[in-house]
Amino acid sequence: MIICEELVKIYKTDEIEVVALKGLNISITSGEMMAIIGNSGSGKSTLLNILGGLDRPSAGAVQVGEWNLLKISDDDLVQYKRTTVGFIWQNNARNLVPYLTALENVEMPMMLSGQYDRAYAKQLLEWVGLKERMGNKLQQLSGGEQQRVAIAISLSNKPTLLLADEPTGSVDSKTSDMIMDIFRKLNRELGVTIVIVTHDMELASKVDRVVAIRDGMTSTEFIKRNPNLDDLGSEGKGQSRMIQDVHEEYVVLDRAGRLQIPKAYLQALKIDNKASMEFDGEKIIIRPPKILNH
Ligand SMILES: Nc1ncnc2c1ncn2[C@@H]1O[C@H](COP(=O)(O)OP(=O)(O)OP(=O)(O)O)[C@@H](O)[C@H]1O
Repeated sequence: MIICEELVKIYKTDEIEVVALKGLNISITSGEMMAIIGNSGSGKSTLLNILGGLDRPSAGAVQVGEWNLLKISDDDLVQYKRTTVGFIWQNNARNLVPYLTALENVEMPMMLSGQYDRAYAKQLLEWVGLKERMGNKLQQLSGGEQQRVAIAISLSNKPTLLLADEPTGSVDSKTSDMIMDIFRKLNRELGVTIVIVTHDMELASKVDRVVAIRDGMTSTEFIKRNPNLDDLGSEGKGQSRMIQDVHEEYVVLDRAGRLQIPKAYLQALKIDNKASMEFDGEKIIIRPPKILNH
């Protein structure tokens, strides 16, 4: 469904240029539920904004279904956003109107896009567990409930792709679990492709695949060892271990065979800008360069 190749995004402000994506490669299959993790400033939101049609890439290739988001016209971009993609942010307040009811909040964007359907709006709120609360004004709902209204809104255009930027960032762990359950249901029952950007390793361990972004490029990838295992339970393990327990880690190769070696490995081996590489027929062994270091 999604293919990004050598994706570049440069932000130009008055005097400085920030290269937020530096030739990022990623492909996401239709029907997948996956997460993108990475440190602050690594380019996660930039990628999500490009996939959501909120921002345009500077170079490279980005295809979502039939849409080429590098070359797309402004009119088609509007169409793309209307028909293909749904967006959820951590801070949902910007999408919601506090003095309207939950139902009116879901209906409003439907009206604006000419796809008004009250029965469907009700069904969506039922889907996110707010059947009893749809007549309540937004300001009468808790943060977690408001976030669920935001999820209902993001589905109002029946998107095939749902993009969520830190969707559980400002809710407690119980609500976070509930939101992840809703995502899982949408993914399983409606086949919606879901891409979640998160800092939260525990949340990341609940998806099938996690791609780590470092410095505007994809670095490592974690794939679930047992895809049927939905919930790990919390066994008091350290958060960063949980993802290792559930997922197998892979290093990502781009088309040209380039790979990014994690900085921590390079530092541990004192490898700077050169390494010796050996292929023994089964393995590729990377070591510090002998001549330079000894
Ligand atoms: N509109 C913009 N103008 C200039 N620079 C920007 C803009 N948006 C993002 N950047 C820069 O691009 C880089 C990547 O930012 P991005 O928001 O994608 O990172 P992130 O991984 O989502 O971080 P966080 O987890 O903190 O949200 C950062 O250096 C950021 O300062």
